[in-house]
Amino acid sequence: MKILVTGGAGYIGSHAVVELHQAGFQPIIVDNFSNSEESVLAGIEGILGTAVPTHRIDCADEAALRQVFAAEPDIVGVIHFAAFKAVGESVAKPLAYFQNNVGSLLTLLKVMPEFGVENLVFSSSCTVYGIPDALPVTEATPTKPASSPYGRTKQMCEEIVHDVSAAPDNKLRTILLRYFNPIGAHASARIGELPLGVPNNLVPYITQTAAGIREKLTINGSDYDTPDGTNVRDYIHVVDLAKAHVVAVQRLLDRKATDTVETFNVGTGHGNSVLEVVQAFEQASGQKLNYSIGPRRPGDVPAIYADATKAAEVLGFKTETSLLDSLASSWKWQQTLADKK
Ligand SMILES: NC(=O)c1ccc[n+]([C@@H]2O[C@H](COP(=O)([O-])OP(=O)(O)OC[C@H]3O[C@@H](n4cnc5c(N)ncnc54)[C@H](O)[C@@H]3O)[C@@H](O)[C@H]2O)c1
Ligand SMILES: O=c1ccn([C@@H]2O[C@H](COP(=O)(O)OP(=O)(O)O[C@H]3O[C@H](CO)[C@@H](O)[C@H](O)[C@H]3O)[C@@H](O)[C@H]2O)c(=O)[nH]1
Repeated sequence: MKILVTGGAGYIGSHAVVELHQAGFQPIIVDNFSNSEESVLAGIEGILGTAVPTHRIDCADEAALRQVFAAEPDIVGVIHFAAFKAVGESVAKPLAYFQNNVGSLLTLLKVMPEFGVENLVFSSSCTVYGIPDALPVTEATPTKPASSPYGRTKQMCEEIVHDVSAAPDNKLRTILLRYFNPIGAHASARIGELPLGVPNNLVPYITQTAAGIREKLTINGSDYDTPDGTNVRDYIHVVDLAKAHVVAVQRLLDRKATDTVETFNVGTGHGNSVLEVVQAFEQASGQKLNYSIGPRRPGDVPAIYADATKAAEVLGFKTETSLLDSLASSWKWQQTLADKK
């Protein structure tokens, strides 16, 4: 069964493509490589032993997307990863974020019914919760104003899906997956995160520092109202996250969804502070990390982690990989990248 994977050459999408294929689906990648490299396709092929059909188009290009659906008959569902994701950049370039993130979803929602495709899994984010009043957050936790245009695009996309699904002639069924913080790489170290330039995210910054590419990690504030003063996040291994998509697609295809739109947190259910991640990395890699404490980063949520009960009870989904193993896989991937250079 063919599943269209927009953004399938990206960090999470590439891991989802592998898991989908290994679960017996035929993933079809759509990507414009605006934030990924062609080498990812070789990595996927290396793991699977076969190439995955790939269409190099912009998902917001209606005519091009239509051609993909026409060229790939019998697509039964779509996983929509394609989006811009850098929080800071979204503040500097809000229009680009609204255009790409909202625009690509609108195009998809327009074209899918033309080809009778009714099943959608959408990449949302825990950023939709803003700064929550209580932890952990459940799917029923009210969303708060987003701290960036990026976060707002995710809130808007969720609302668009709800509105489209409420239309009288709607046939669309959607699972919104709210990811917490994906980290790590495939066990084979053939695919992983490929940050362009200086990483914004914690774990690639840590691994690049340990590899000597960056001089030191600056921890963004240690005066938060958290156990050790540093921010708390829910770090989920990217392969675990990828597997959640397989389960979600299967649920849609089995017609088990109880609502036209279902929402799930996808996290481990545990919060770890930045300092805890640094210490776990040192343990997992055997490397001492050079770091210092710096000022707070504007827009950071002090602490957030998932209540993962709904995904466990309804989807039967549970994460399998520990923080230590996740960080070990990040380190292995970083070393593989260094070997390639
Ligand atoms: N990584 C995270 O921390 C995180 C957390 C929560 C949610 N998400 C969401 O998950 C999704 C995937 O994130 P990721 O970390 O894999 O990002 P990524 O940038 O690695 O992957 C996104 C892929 O989509 C492609 N793309 C972007 N716009 C496109 C377009 N208009 N047409 C075709 N291809 C396009 C990029 O080239 C890239 O390969 C995104 O929607 C992101 O917002 C990510
Ligand atoms: O050099 C660094 C980088 C990060 N951090 C801290 O590490 C934590 C995690 O930061 P980061 O990896 O940037 O993740 P988040 O800010 O939590 O945002 C990520 O996770 C969100 C929720 O999934 C997504 O919406 C975003 O796209 C994604 O960047 C935060 O406290 C940061 O301040 C540092 O201290 N130093």
